[in-house]
Amino acid sequence: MKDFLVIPERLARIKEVLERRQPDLRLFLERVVNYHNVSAILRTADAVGVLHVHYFHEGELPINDAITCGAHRWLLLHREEKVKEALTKLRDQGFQLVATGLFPETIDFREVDYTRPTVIIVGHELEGISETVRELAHAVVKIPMHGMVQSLNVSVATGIILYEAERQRKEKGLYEISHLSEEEIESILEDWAYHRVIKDKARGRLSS
Ligand SMILES: C[S@@+](CC[C@H](N)C(=O)[O-])C[C@H]1O[C@@H](n2cnc3c(N)ncnc32)[C@H](O)[C@@H]1O
Repeated sequence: MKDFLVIPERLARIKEVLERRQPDLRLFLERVVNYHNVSAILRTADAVGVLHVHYFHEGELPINDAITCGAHRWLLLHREEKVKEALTKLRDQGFQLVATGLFPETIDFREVDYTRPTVIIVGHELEGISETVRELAHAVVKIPMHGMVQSLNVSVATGIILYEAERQRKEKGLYEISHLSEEEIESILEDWAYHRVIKDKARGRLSS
């Protein structure tokens, strides 16, 4: 085993968090452009135990450290070049694709079984999800709106749906078992508690 570059208590804490991660509950950000929104989404994703976040975005994902409180550093972020190809691949791997929006075909977000392997797809702040996503999705879900305004802020909507997923998964005991193999945990730890620390030190940044 590698000599990790963080104190044993820190290592134990990272391991504990990894053991509760839900690799089969994923997020897909389709052109979410505002850094406040992206950062708030990533912070909630970490809190709920999401591990993989896929995103389609021109250039780097806009992340603000102060807003994420470093949460993005404990996620695996996957930049996708093509929405259709990326989602088709996930669908072929057995994920149900749950898109979000306010269309006639939408169902209430609480009707979905989020204990199944699931990708939750959220869209652009003004335009929402694309037609491509809408066509590929197994379901499009909506959070009921009872006020004057038609939609929620995307980070708020993501948080509400993620916590419904958390409720269902907790009820089924899915936070009590590790979903990652020992090898997967070792490999992530090697990256987070070794390579990253070296990179951070080289940049003059203390590892968090
Ligand atoms: C501000 S909304 C976009 C509004 C856009 N006019 C539309 O029709 O989708 C940005 C994103 O937030 C999410 N969202 C906002 N309100 C929602 C709601 N009530 N139900 C489900 N998703 C919602 C969706 O992911 C949406 O793509």
